[in-house]
This record gives sequence, structure tokens and C-alpha cells, in this order.
Amino acid sequence: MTTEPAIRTRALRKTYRSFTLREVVAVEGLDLDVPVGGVHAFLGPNGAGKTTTIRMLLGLVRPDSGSIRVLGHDFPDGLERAVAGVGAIVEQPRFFPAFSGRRNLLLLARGIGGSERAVDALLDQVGLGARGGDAVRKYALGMRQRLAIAATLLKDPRLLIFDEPTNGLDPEGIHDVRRTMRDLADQGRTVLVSSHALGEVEQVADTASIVVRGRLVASGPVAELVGASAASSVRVRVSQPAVAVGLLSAQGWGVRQDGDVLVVDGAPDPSVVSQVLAAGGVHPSELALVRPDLESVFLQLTGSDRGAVVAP
Ligand SMILES: Nc1ncnc2c1ncn2[C@@H]1O[C@H](COP(=O)(O)OP(=O)(O)OP(=O)(O)O)[C@@H](O)[C@H]1O
Repeated sequence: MTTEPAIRTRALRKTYRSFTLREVVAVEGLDLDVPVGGVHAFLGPNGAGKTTTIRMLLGLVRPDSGSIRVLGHDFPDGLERAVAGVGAIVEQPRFFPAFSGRRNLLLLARGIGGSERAVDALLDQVGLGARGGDAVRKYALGMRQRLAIAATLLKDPRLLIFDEPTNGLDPEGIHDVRRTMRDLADQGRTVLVSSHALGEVEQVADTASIVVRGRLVASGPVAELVGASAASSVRVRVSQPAVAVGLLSAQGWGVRQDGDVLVVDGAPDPSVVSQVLAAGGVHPSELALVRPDLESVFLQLTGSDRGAVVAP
């Protein structure tokens, strides 16, 4: 069994020139490791360098420096062999709107010698089996996106790269695309999905890398990234919030107030919060531990300017 990642970049760097000829560093010293199998989320705020990185991984943009290895092939010499095993969606896919989804796929399949049976299997696989005969113009955005995923699967790629595939989709579309990504990973393929919407990928991603201003700030299994954030909070509802804020702040804990609800950061656990309040004569009507999610980890990292790397 090989432990070689599906994607490995080292010290990857890419700069652009702005209109005023100022140097814009899009990607700076990026070491990205995407393990084989599973869904890997590539996360970062807008402008963090995700699209630039993905374009470099696909050979569409040439890095200034650094190395790229995809599916065991080093760039630039192995680019062609690497890309043969990659299916990608980097822009809004285009289809003939008047043709059915099935006919669109058949046209694409013909170009690479794919069979009619394979097209039908792919339509089923992305959940479009029943709608394959409808004109694409009647498809919702999420359905078009799933048709695009089916198109990338025509050449049976081991690695799928999707740049913000849920952009502009409604909740149902997001759900469908997410489920399709999960299915693909469960078949043993590797899925790299970029997103700035963490909530959308947290449920489906096994591992993640977070980039800020072109640099990697955290990477590893999603559960570990979330677990590494010590910042669980305690949420309390109290009848005397002003008194409670005084009591809790006196412990050195951070307190955020929203009406009669307080969120306490830095307390060891809910029972200690309860004891401190009770000792001051305040009895909460609600008390709950708020577990950190990927979003809170992300906010911590992006707010903390080039935070420490969390090793996988
Ligand atoms: N062709 C280009 N010319 C000049 N600057 C560019 C070019 N492409 C990207 N940039 C700049 O590089 C930086 C990274 O952009 P990139 O699109 O890679 O980020 P991103 O994380 O994908 O963001 P988004 O989610 O908004 O697409 C940004 O500052 C962007 O303005």
C-alpha cells in the first residue's frame, strides 16, 4: 500500500502583477498534502489563493517556484500523465441548453470513446437518471452542477478537483452536490473541493487544509482540526445578565452578551460556570456547552494572522 498523497506541493509560490504593476502574492510557500481517498476541503477566505493553487495543480497556471506532484507524477514533465487521471470543475460548466443532459454527455463521451451505457450509469450515479432526458435549460443549478460532475467522471478519474462547486446553489443543490462528493470518495476516489463556506463542507470533508493570504495555516483530519481548538464555549441564559457578566468576567473569562444569553469563553466547563453564577446568587435557566466547529476554528486562525500550523 502506498502512503504517497494524491497531491503534494512544496514551497509553491505564484505572484501576479496588478494593474498598477504592483506584485500580488497569490500563493506563498504552500505545502499542500491531499491524502488518497476521501474528501479533502481546501478552505480559505476570498482571495486566499485557492483558485490559483487549483489552476497550478491542473497545469493551467505556471508557478513562479516550488514543486507539484499529482498522482505520483512530478510537474512539469509528468503533467500530461497526471492530468489524465484528474477530473476537474474550475468554472461554471457549459452545456447545450436545448439538448438533454444525456445527449450532452453522449456528445462529450463520443470525443473520448465512451459508451452509451457508461453515460446512463453516470447519470444514475449523480442522481440524474430520471431527468437525463430533460433539456438542460430546465435543470436547476444544482442539477447542472451534478451533470458537470458526471461529465468529469467520463474518463474515470482517480482524483476530482472542484473549485467552489456549491457557489450559487440553493440548500437542496448544496446537499445534492455534497452527497455526490461523498459517494465519489466512498468509491475510493480522491476529491479536493475548495470553498469559503465552511459549514457547507464540514459535514462531507474527511481532511482539510486552510489557507490564508496564500499560506497554509492549518491542515489535518477535520475532527482533529476542530478538536485542536481548545475554545469550547459555554452558553447560559440568565434573568440578571448584568450581574452575571460581572461575576463571570471577574474570573478572567471572556463574556459575549446577546440579551439574556451569555456566551462564556475560556471557562473550564459548564459546571464551573454554573457554580460561579450560583455563588453570586444567579441561577441560569439554560446552560450548554458550545462545541467548536470548523467555522470557529477558521475564524480563530484567520483572525490570528498567519496562525500556527496544526500538524496532521
Ligand atoms: N490573473 C490575475 N491577475 C492578477 N491578480 C490575480 C489574478 N488571479 C488572482 N489574482 C489575485 O491573487 C489573489 C488570490 O486569488 P485567488 O482567486 O487564487 O483566490 P481564491 O482563494 O480562489 O479566492 P476566491 O474564492 O475569491 O476565488 C487575489 O488577491 C487575487 O486578486
